[in-house]
Amino acid sequence: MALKESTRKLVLEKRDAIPADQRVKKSQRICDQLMQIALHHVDESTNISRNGLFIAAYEPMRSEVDVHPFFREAFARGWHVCLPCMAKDTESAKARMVFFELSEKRIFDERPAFLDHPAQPFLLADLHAQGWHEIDEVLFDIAVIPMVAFDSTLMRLGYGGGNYDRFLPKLRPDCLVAGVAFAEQQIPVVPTEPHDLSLPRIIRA
Ligand SMILES: Nc1nc2c(c(=O)[nH]1)N(C=O)[C@@H](CNc1ccc(C(=O)N[C@@H](CCC(=O)O)C(=O)O)cc1)CN2
Ligand SMILES: Nc1ncnc2c1ncn2[C@@H]1O[C@H](COP(=O)(O)OP(=O)(O)OP(=O)(O)O)[C@@H](O)[C@H]1O
Repeated sequence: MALKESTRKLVLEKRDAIPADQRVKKSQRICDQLMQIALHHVDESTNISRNGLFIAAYEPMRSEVDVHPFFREAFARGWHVCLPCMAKDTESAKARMVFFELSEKRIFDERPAFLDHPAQPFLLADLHAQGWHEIDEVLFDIAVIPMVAFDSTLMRLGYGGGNYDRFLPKLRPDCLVAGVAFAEQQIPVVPTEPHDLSLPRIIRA
């Protein structure tokens, strides 16, 4: 959709233009809010305990909201942090987004290749041989969703892979779904197609 394409370009330019120090401060505020909402959510949920929560998040690239401060706190609480990887069954197959659990050391020191190449599809057989195994989406208690743009109706625009439109329906109804974005990414109306899903909440700063 051409309108989505031009909107992405425009909003990504705005996101890239946020000064680095502002991005750090805003990201920290978003992470603080996210943790508050997460703790409130688990306290309100009858079948989620504060221990061993499974988090689906993303490895921030370029000017995305930096969710690393949230990861640090999550690890300190003993939670499981899972991050996306584009994977395919065969060389010619279409890639799909899968999630792997990563330790703090893997994220901050070892950096497996898929973290730094988020759009590159990796062969599942190779990933399995390296010890990576897909986490079933029904395990997630909290899902943190990146985006390019959003509007006041909480409609979201991503990078155009349709990955999150396929991911969201797989989550449990009691999974806390939170989009995260900078206020600069809000636009009057996100162009939509029938498959597009809105988010229940977007944490912004
Ligand atoms: N951090 C992060 N990881 C993610 C996603 C995401 O939106 N954010 N994805 C969600 O589906 C999947 C990967 N999809 C991607 C789709 C497009 C591009 C892409 O166009 N990258 C541009 C830079 C864009 C920018 O300016 O930020 C590039 O590499 O040039 C990257 C990843 C899984 N991992
Ligand atoms: N639930 C779905 N099932 C099958 N195809 C889908 C689904 N959702 C989206 N698609 C396809 O994915 C493509 C990209 O969709 P779209 O432009 O809405 O992505 P996006 O929401 O911006 O990206 P993302 O969700 O990856 O962040 C579209 O061509 C669409 O047909």
